[in-house]
Amino acid sequence: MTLTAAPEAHAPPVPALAERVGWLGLLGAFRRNTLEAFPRACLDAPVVTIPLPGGRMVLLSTPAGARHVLLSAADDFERLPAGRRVLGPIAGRGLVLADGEAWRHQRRVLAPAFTPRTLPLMLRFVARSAEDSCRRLEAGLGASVDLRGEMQRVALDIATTSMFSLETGPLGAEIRDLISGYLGRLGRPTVADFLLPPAWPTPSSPRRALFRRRWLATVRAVLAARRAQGQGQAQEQGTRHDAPRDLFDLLDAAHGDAPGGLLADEIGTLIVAGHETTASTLFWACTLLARAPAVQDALAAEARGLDLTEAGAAEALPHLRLARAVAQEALRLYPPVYVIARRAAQASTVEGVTIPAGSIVMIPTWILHRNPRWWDRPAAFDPGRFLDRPEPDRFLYLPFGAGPRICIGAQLALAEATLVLARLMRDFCLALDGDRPVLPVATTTVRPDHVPRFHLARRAG
Ligand code: HEM
Repeated sequence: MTLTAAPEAHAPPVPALAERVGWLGLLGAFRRNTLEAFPRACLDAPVVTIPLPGGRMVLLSTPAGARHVLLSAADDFERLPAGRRVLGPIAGRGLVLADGEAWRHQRRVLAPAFTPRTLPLMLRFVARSAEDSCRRLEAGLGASVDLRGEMQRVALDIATTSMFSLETGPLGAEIRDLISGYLGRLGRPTVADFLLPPAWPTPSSPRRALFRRRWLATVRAVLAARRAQGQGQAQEQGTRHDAPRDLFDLLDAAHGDAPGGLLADEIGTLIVAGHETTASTLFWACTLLARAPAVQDALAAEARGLDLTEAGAAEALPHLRLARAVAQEALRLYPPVYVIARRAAQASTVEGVTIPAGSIVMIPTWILHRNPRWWDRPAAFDPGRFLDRPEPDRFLYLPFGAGPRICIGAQLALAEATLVLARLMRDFCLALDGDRPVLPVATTTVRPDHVPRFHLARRAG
């Protein structure tokens, strides 16, 4: 399939990069909107160093810099203490924050659940959730819709049903509210998160500890519901419940007796890592499509005639090439993880510059994805970049990171976004309500500056 971008391809507005930035401005902006604080110099200089009190922040904005930190010298870099403070209340000791031997063990335990073999099973749940979403949207036709809320709901349904074979019901709404509330407030990094020694409390610590108690109580309730469901089904079938059925069973077998609630942390990590990021991708893809009716029509044409139900989703997936390209382009323009951060545990040299031990190192995916040095018309929405062309360099296009710590759910997330977009576009045409631009604001992930409303119409034919 060829999809050549028209010269007038839509280029959604984004905040301008900063001309000059000091440490206070940069760290403060992590709370307000980091996208306004990335220095313009990153577009030309492979290494930009910003002195901090007692240390420095190093921004590496080239594929070679990303390769160094994420692959060649990966063992010399570790999770950032500020990241632990910010994500710790949700992820605890889960995979995303683990380091060293603990990380290696946890990754080995989770890996079998995310192989291509398990994808068809997961896609059944994705197809069912997409179908439910289309039914909800159909019922609301005529009124304007909050597609951000709807995409969060679909992504959470998928996270809980595909991973834990569980309908979460009211617990689902609570999880959604908790995650959304946390990321919108306490999950925003503060200057104190970056500057205070790791063992010191920050002004946010008491409220984060309170959140952690609520979060753990909710995740444990999901866990208990899933265990009860497993036992109930085993009794019904008169069988012993010892063959792994899904991710929950694999995790339970590996971590069930681990001290300190590792199972709850791992489950919390997967719910939050898989839910907010995928919801964000779907939302931004819808926002881009709303201004690109021709791409919507092409998506509908691609999906027409394919069986996108539970039974046919796995077989249909390879044929949804444009839908996949739209998801990839949305991830380029609005990468939910817009910066990958590490702390240098050892000194090392990259791009001819020595990074001293203790430095905060940032790989701004946002800038790598939009640098005119590497992308033709980088601001334009052009899914054709991902069709009938070689894949971009894996250290230039980094929505899922790279190297040993690459996102474990990358294939699932891409399949999920592809299928949901195809399903939506087959049934509906969508447009934004009004002309107000939707501007990205990056704190923990990339969110819109306001919740836009969309108009949906049933697609003819
Ligand atoms: C569009 C959706 C997603 C995006 C953009 C995304 C992005 C990322 C990125 C950039 C990383 C690497 C971060 C780093 O190196 O510091 C990562 C790690 C991770 N992701 Fe995702 N992710 C997505 C969906 C998912 C899903 C669906 C799951 C699970 C069901 C998941 C689970 C994880 C976990 C557990 C890690 C930590 C891996 C490790 O440290 O070994 N993610 N993700």
